[in-house]
Amino acid sequence: MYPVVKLEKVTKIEKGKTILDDLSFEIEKGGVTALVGPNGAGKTTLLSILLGIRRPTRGNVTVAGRPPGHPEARVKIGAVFQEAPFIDYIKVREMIDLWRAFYRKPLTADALIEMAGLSDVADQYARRLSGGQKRRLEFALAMAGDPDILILDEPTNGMDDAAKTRFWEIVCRLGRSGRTVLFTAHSAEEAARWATRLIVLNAGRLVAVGEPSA
Ligand SMILES: Nc1ncnc2c1ncn2[C@@H]1O[C@H](COP(=O)(O)OP(=O)(O)OP(=O)(O)O)[C@@H](O)[C@H]1O
Repeated sequence: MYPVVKLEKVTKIEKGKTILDDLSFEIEKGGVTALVGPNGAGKTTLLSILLGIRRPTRGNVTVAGRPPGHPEARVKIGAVFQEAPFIDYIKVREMIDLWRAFYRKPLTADALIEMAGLSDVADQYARRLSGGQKRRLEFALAMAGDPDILILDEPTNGMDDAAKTRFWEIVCRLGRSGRTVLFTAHSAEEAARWATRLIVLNAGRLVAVGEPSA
């Protein structure tokens, strides 16, 4: 059994600036892992590397036992990135159906709408959603392919407290069901409350890895 995510001595240098500095860690299957750190710590850069959008300058990365971006890795990953594109003249349910069409074994549109708490707005135009509703639509899109690995970049930005709690309860259930969830957060408090494991970054360096209690 291989780790779901494995980094060995990963460094990313951009225009002479070291953004990620010699990072090594592994994430085992299942559970909810938070990547925590202040602005500029390198969290989004690290997620981009895991998704195969950017490449490390040095070091080795595998996701689901494959190099990032490999088709066999990509079909297993669902991702929520900050500011997903919203097509202007498309409704929530149509957007979800469009995303489902990319996958071999998608979840049903009804299941995704229910999971993301979008039943009331399923027939509205996506561009009219509130900030918190947009985050939930992004979550539904990330779940469209029933992914083994869920990657969420600051997924609760713009949600009110009730929506946050509901969202994290769903994410934790996914983590307990054997999916591997990795999310980024500024707030160590929010991360420690919901994650089973924390990875703390500062200025591109690994500060700590472990259970929130530690
Ligand atoms: N393409 C790039 N060229 C140069 N510098 C970059 C590039 N992308 C990111 N950076 C720098 O790398 C650092 C890390 O950025 P990153 O977005 O990964 O941090 P972050 O931890 O996600 O921050 P935030 O919490 O603000 O989203 C920042 O100082 C940023 O300015």
